[in-house]
Amino acid sequence: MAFKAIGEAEIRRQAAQAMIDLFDSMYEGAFAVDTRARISWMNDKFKALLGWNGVDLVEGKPVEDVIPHSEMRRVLDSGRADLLDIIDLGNRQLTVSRIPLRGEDGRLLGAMGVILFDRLQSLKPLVTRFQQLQSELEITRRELAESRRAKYRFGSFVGATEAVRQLKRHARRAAERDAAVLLYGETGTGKELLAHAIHAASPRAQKPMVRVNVAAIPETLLEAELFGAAPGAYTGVGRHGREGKIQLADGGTLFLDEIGDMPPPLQAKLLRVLQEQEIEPLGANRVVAVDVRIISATSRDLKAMVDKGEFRADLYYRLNVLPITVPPLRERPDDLPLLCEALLEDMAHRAGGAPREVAADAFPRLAAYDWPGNVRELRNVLEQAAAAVDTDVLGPDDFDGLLPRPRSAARQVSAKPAGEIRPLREVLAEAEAAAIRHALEQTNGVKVEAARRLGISRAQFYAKLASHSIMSETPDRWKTV
Ligand SMILES: Nc1ncnc2c1ncn2[C@@H]1O[C@H](COP(=O)(O)OP(=O)(O)OP(=O)(O)O)[C@@H](O)[C@H]1O
Repeated sequence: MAFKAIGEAEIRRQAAQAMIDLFDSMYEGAFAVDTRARISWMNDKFKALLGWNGVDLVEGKPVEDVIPHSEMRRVLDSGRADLLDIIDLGNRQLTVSRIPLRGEDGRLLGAMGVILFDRLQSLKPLVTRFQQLQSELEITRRELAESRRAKYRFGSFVGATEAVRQLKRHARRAAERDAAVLLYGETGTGKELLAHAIHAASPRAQKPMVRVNVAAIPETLLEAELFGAAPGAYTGVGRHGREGKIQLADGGTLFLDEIGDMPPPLQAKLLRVLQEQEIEPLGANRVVAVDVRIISATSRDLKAMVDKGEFRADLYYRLNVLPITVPPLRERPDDLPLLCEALLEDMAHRAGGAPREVAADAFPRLAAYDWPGNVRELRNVLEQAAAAVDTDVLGPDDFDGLLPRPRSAARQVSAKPAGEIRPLREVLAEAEAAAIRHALEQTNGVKVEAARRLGISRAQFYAKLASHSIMSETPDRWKTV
């Protein structure tokens, strides 16, 4: 009753005093900053806690010079208090409150920081939970770093044709240098795979490889995704801001897929990364130094885009220092057997069970198709064919319905016999001998491989070599492997 009688104003005054007394008895350290985040006062206990030398004045110094990574500036900017936070100081953890200080007219005068406990016993449950979360975070970070390491090496890029050998030679050379690489190639040709392999073979291999698919991210989100955002730059950015992918790739490689889709304003910002090795996060008035190597990829004709004014010429020249073209699958049909084998093995490895095979007589069927989706499409077709039949070996008919009929008459015409009519036996024998010579050439004379790719046994292969007298044609031409 008596309490009620003293009125609300008095209760508030008493409550405020009680809070101040409680604070006084609890706090272990305190300091205040002015509106420019310079220390205006600090008690001796906190100075001792910080290990301050007692000679230099802390007063007047920017708060971050005295308390590394201090969050006071954010409290000043937002005008909002942090009632409870846990900070790391050296190897200790402290519980802190940050409170903005205002004059009677409500104007911001500065802010106060209070260290409530330097031994966190009284907050044990909270601290235990915090430490648990921190160690979980650490594990997740490590896993993330691991997943950001390159997934593929040059050995993962399957192919033995001259076109692929040359491609790998170029890519290996590019890996040794630190210049920007631009990968050209149709969709599904393995550009991303190569980017990973280049990174894995480069001196940056131990650092992250971060990929951004420019075409897959809406233009409005792309800037923050790439360059990061300062706290409060837009709704949804946490109080620590958001790190952009460029910063995540610091020390390592940034892989920009579909670079041709980069909107013009961001092209200018990206140019700055290449020229100055620095970024400006969205909404921040500061720049951050970064050290990234850029590998970009495109399925579009970037040079034509430059000529049409759709892509900045200066950026194009910075990205195109080491251009590498990845050939489409239809230009290297001789890689089909190796690719099918590798893809079917990989599928079996993932799904369990023995790998399927593609029958030798199915390859002409596969080679006759254009493969606009390249190796990715080949993988899909093999997956569908394997799912549809139970047999271990996939024959030509198993691809019916999955592939359109052969793309043009051209290939058929080339197989069409010309000139006089000769006995079928003779024509077939000639075709067989030609196929064997071709197989030996393509496998550099490695007979086991030639037999495998022709889809016949070694014994059959040797018998055919003998019957066509191929070994005696050019002594030492073919190795006896
Ligand atoms: N030479 C190759 N050897 C083995 N696998 C390959 C090869 N080329 C491509 N692949 C596989 O094909 C799929 C597509 O490859 P990748 O994503 O690297 O192509 P891309 O050119 O980057 O395609 P996009 O332009 O559509 O992004 C992946 O599963 C990849 O592992």
